[in-house]
Amino acid sequence: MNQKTLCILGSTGSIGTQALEVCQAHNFPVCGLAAYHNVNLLAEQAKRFRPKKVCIFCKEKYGELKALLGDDSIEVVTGMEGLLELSVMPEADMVLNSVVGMIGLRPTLAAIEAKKEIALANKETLVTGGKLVIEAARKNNVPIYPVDSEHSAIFQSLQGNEHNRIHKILLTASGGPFYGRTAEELRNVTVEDALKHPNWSMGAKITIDSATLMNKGLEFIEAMWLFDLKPEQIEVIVHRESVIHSAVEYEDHSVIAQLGVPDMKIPIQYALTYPNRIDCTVKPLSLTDYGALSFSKPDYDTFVCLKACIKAITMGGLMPAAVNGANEQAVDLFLKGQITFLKIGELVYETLDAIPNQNNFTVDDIINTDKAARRFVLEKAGMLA
Ligand SMILES: NC(=O)C1=CN([C@@H]2O[C@H](COP(=O)(O)OP(=O)(O)OC[C@H]3O[C@@H](n4cnc5c(N)ncnc54)[C@H](OP(=O)(O)O)[C@@H]3O)[C@@H](O)[C@H]2O)C=CC1
Ligand SMILES: CC(=O)[C@@H](O)[C@H](O)COP(=O)(O)O
Ligand SMILES: [Mn+2]
Repeated sequence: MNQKTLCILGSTGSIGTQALEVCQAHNFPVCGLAAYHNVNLLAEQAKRFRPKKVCIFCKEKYGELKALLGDDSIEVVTGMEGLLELSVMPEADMVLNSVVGMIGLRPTLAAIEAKKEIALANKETLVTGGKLVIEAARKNNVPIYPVDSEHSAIFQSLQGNEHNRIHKILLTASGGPFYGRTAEELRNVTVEDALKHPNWSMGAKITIDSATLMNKGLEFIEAMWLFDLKPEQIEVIVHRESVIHSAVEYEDHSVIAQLGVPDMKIPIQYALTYPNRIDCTVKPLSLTDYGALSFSKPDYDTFVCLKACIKAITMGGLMPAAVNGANEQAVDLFLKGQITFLKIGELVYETLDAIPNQNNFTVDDIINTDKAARRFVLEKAGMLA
């Protein structure tokens, strides 16, 4: 198997650190690493993996990173220009985008234009700019390998069936820490409660998204772009154990699913080694340890973020960028203790009527919609004078 040379955006995060474990285990060369502000971990990773370039997005941290690296053998860049520079490095065969948030959109597009293979964890890229990203990938003949566990499962369930029409997708959801609760029971939940995901250990933003079911809404939109689906072709199913990572139903009503223990190293590694499957450090799945698996319908009325995302993609245009921007801002406020858990859903839903839409748009329009949605949330939350 050919070892691809990788550039990892978001190397200090949950996905990034697990991707580096995979690289270490299988000797994947790494030519670039990027983080937002965690200079200590980034410097440690750079010393271990010896990339040609590293990017620290936060400009105030540039000097500290230079000092930690000690000499000039690794080039240090910063800001969005730096992130874009890493996305198009001539040495990279593949860019793994594992930054969090829609800030990942421009680097994804730049990497596609530079004809890099894409391993995509950053779902906000497809939620906000799916149309532009998929068009660019087609035009440049660049593959996008999904890293998100559900989309990796769908991708895996499609192998050998590319010529067959998808009847529908079964998109599984854990239901998060608040499964089964009423709105009344969610009134006083804390940040600490919301950060307790039942099955996955992940970054803070996606963990809150799982608790509100926004994550499933974002994944609904992500699946539509990756697999060219209509909304009515996706059924969201709550599956508490996160063992079946999603499934494809074909025209003959056969359902093909991918199963495994909930560990992101499996989908990360498959994106890096596709079409090959190689040894993985993750423990094997024992179905008899589980005994039974459960399935139910989501509660769209209590977890309104999921409903808002489906409405946004049905409206089309810039509305997915609007709900995503509102959510990024609202989650940030929630994590800082400035709004309640239920307020996240309220604000995301209200954004649908507050932000102007248009069907033809550029990357700048997406960025402006994102800013407008964030401003709307800050105003409604009383954070602007
Ligand atoms: N964690 C998981 O299991 C899964 C995650 N995903 C998706 O993957 C993405 C990453 O999630 P996760 O790893 O949990 O998030 P984390 O918060 O754990 O990590 C985010 C990473 O992105 C970096 N980062 C943030 N902003 C920038 C920026 N402007 N420039 C460069 N680097 C930046 C952070 O750097 P720093 O450390 O310095 O802040 C960190 O390395 C998200 O889109 C998420 O939805 C999808 C499926 C599963
Ligand atoms: C691991 C992964 O892909 C996450 O997106 C996970 O799916 C979150 O779980 P739920 O959103 O289903 O709770
Ligand atoms: Mn997922």
